[in-house]
Amino acid sequence: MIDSLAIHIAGLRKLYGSGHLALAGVDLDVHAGEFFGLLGPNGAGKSSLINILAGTVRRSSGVAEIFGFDVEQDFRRSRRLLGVVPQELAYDPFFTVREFLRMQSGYFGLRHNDDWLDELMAELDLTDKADTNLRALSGGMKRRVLIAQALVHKPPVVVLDEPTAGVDVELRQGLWRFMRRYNEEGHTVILTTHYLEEAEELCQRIAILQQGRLVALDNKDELLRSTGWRVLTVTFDHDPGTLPPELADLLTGAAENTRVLRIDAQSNPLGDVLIRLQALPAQIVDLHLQEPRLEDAFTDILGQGR
Ligand SMILES: Nc1ncnc2c1ncn2[C@@H]1O[C@H](COP(=O)(O)OP(=O)(O)OP(=O)(O)O)[C@@H](O)[C@H]1O
Repeated sequence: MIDSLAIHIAGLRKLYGSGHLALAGVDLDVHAGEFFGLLGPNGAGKSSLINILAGTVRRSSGVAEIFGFDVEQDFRRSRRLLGVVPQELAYDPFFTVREFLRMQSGYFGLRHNDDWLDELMAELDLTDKADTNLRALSGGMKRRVLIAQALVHKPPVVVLDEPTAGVDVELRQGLWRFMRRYNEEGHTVILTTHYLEEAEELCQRIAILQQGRLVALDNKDELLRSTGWRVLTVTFDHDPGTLPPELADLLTGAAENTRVLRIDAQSNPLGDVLIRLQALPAQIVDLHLQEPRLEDAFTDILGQGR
């Protein structure tokens, strides 16, 4: 049965043999066609959750389904619907890129898959390397192979686990262009990353895990609205000197004639801050107010969850 929920997780718990509770009852649905961000600090439980979906870690209890198929009871069917781009890959370095991708296709019972493999290699700029041994590839090229191997069976759901850690800007941009297109074709993409600006740019909805619990799940715009913080950068015609305490409390940076203030719309109305700035002995020559970033929302939410 095809469900419009790509991922359905309810009451999901993972207690490792060490006694560590990595997932403490998580409820999470990802709709088909979403570009979804799964964020959280180190050790929050993201990889545990992904590995449960991929069938490489067994859940302790709860529901985990991919398009309605249970990840354990219906392992074959659920696994076929999922592609996981892991952080690292264990492979035999003596295979060429094409041989490796054909072998991966074989795991999914796909024997005549070369048209799609050629397309994938072209999209990921791997065509020149099709006959190169994996061991002779640079780190960036190996990353591309990791992505290609997750997509050999054109899965409707793709999970990218920290795909851009240590990757150069060009590859990163190429990867995002490709994943955007894959998503626009109707596939669901789930991204975990520590680069919050990437999640901010790409994801429509975002979940934040902290110590195995879901502490936020919302549209990106709602998450951004929920943080009242703004960063105000003020440039004066000369050094304004020491700021009075009510401004000094907001100060996060200072350089020559510039001061950076972090202001909270609730407790520091912008008008009051401006009146105080105008009372300083230096003239304001420039003002820049930056909208809240996902990083601010993330920091606020994690602070509340502690
Ligand atoms: N096999 C295991 N045995 C025992 N504890 C584990 C195991 N795997 C993970 N853990 C613990 O479970 C917690 C969650 O780990 P997990 O890797 O899921 O977090 P994460 O959010 O993916 O972190 P990161 O961002 O660092 O990859 C951590 O405290 C980790 O030490």
